[in-house]
Amino acid sequence: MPLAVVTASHSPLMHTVEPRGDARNAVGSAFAQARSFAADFRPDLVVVVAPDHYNGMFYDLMPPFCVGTAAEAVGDYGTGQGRLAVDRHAAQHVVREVLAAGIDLAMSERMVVDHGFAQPLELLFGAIDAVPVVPVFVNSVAVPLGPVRRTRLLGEELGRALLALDRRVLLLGSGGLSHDPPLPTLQDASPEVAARLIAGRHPTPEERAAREGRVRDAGLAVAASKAGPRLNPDWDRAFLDLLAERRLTATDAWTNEWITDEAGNSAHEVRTWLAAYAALSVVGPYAVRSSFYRPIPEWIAGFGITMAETWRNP
Ligand SMILES: O=C(O)CCC(=O)/C=C/C=C(\O)C(=O)O
Ligand SMILES: [Fe+2]
Repeated sequence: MPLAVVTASHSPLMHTVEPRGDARNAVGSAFAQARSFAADFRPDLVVVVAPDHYNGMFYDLMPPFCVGTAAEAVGDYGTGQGRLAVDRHAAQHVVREVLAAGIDLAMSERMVVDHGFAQPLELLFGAIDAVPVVPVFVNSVAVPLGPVRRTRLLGEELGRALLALDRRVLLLGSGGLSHDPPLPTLQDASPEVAARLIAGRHPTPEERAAREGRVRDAGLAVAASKAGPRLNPDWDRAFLDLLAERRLTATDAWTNEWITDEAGNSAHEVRTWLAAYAALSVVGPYAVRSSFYRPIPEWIAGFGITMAETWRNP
C-alpha cells in the first residue's frame, strides 16, 4: 500500500515572535502546499515521528524510541491539549513488527507528547485529533543519543510494518533543521532543573509559563538585536540534497558530536526526517515533490518543509 512523507520543522516561537521580512508568509505558503499534498494523498493513517522536550519523556526512564498505543498532548506553546486519535490496532502492529525485526523500541499505553507532535498535526490537519495517528517518539534531545544509523534502521522497519497494513499511510517527521534553542541539559543543570529533567511531569501553570517565557525571550532577543542564533544553512541544504538524492545511508557515517558541532544541540531532531524517509525508501525509489527552506533566526530555526512519495503511489 502507498506511503508518503511530509517533514516539517517545528518552532515554539511560531505563535509569539514575528520574524523579519516575508518569512511567516513563506512558511505559511509552504504549509499550504503540504496541506494540499496531504489532502491529495488521502491518508487513512498518519504516523507522526517526533521528539519530546522534557514534557512526556524524562530521565527517570528515557527510551531512544517509543510508540504510543494511546497518547495525550500537554498543550505547550499554544498547541492543543488532550488526546490524540491514536489508532491502537495500527500502533500495536507497529510495535510487534518492529520488535520482531530486531529494533528495540518501547511502548506506552499513556504516552505524553508536546508541541513536537501537536504543532505539525495542527498545521496540516487542523487539530491534534483530526486524523488517526500512530505517534512514534524518537529521542533527539536528551543525551546520550544512540547512533544515527539506528534511527535509519528504525525507519526502514517502520516502513516494512506499515506496508503490511492495508492502508494509505502518511509519515510526518517533525523537527530540525540546524538550531540550538535554549534547552537545559542534565549535565549542566542545577539541582532544581535536574529534578525537572528527571521527573518534571505535571508542572504548575506558572512553571510552564516560566519555561515558555525563557524560550520566547530568546526569540524576541534575536528579533530585537538582529544578532543571529547558531544556524547552519549549508548543513541544512546538504541534508535536504541528501534526502532528495536518496543517499540516506550516508548518514551512517555521521557522529553525534559532528551533528552538534555543525548544526546545534537540537539539530538531532532531523532523525525524525531520516526515519520517515527511511520508511518511504523501503517501498521503492521515491521522489521529493517539494522542498522549502529558509533560515529564520527569530524562530531559532533552519526551517524546512518537504513532501515526498514513491513513484509507484496509485
Ligand atoms: O526549557 C525547557 O525545558 C523547554 C524548552 C523547549 O521546549 C524548547 C523547545 C524547542 C524546540 O522544540 C525547537 O526549537 O525545536
Ligand atoms: Fe524541537
